[in-house]
Amino acid sequence: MTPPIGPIDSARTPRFAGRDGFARLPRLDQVEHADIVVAGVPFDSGVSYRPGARFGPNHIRDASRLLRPYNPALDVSPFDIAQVADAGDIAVNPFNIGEAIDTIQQAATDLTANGTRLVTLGGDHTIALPLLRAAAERHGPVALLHFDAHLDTWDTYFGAEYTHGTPFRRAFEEGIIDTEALSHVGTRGPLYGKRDLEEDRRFGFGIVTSADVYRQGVDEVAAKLRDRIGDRPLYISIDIDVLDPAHAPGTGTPEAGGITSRELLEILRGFVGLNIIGADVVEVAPAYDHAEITGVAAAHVAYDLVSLLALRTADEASAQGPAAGVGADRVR
Ligand SMILES: N=C(N)NCCCC(=O)O
Ligand SMILES: [Zn+2]
Ligand SMILES: [Zn+2]
Repeated sequence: MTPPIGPIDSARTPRFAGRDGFARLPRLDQVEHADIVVAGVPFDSGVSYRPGARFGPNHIRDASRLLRPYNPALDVSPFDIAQVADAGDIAVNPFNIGEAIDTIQQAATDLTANGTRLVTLGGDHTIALPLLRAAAERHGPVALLHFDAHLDTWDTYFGAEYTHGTPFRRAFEEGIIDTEALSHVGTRGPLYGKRDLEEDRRFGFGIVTSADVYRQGVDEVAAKLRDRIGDRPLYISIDIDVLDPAHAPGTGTPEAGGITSRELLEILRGFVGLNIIGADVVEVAPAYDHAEITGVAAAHVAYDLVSLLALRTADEASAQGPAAGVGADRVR
């Protein structure tokens, strides 16, 4: 008699990994090919303050159940024009940040091997570094749009180089981001000193503060960012704490005076036509959430990112002609 199949081994796969279906999409193993995959990274061993973002991916998936297939703001049905699937969670070692970073980089490389575009649900912001490494392996140094209350270009915390406050400094040092096209959007709040800003500028970042978004408005901000990026391969990293705590209380390092979820979504919608190659939504920590406010915001942000990627995928497919067209090799 074959032995019964037991529960998942919690010593190999952390018990906070698993469970299916962003936007009730099929799992990756249920489709022959995916143009876009959504994957979770339940990792928060890089945080400086409140922990809990390891539970972010499934919270966002839970909150994504109400998403509908047509996106009127972009006039697109993303799941009709591209095969989108949920790849589940990348199971990472919560006790070894270096190993976790390597695991994430390898998984991202594997998931994008055939030109598939990846939207990652975090997890804390540490995960942006291996995701950028994987993106740069494929595309060379990438343009970066970083939505966040924080700069995340600090050097170390308690001597640690790999944390959620340091990924973009490491990315600069590694030469994997294009210093001609780096922008933070939504920054605000107290810093450790003026030097934080001086160093950040030296790395090549431009800053659109939360107050700039308020004063200039979303259309002007999106237009300026579009100009700076041009047709470069673009990675978009969204720390949910870019939103005001009123719009995203469920996060680890909240700062007052943030942008609204409407402003964030409207800025993103201004990026149609950009060469977006990947994106993440990080720092959702459900223990501090109420009524799924943060989960719903993150789910909608991820949905608009998927919509933008789907539009880009369809554009590229139609430029290649009908034989390579979206849907040509798909079982539905
Ligand atoms: N990436 C996020 N969410 N926060 C970074 C905050 C780093 C600090 O505690 O100074
Ligand atoms: Zn942040
Ligand atoms: Zn961050």
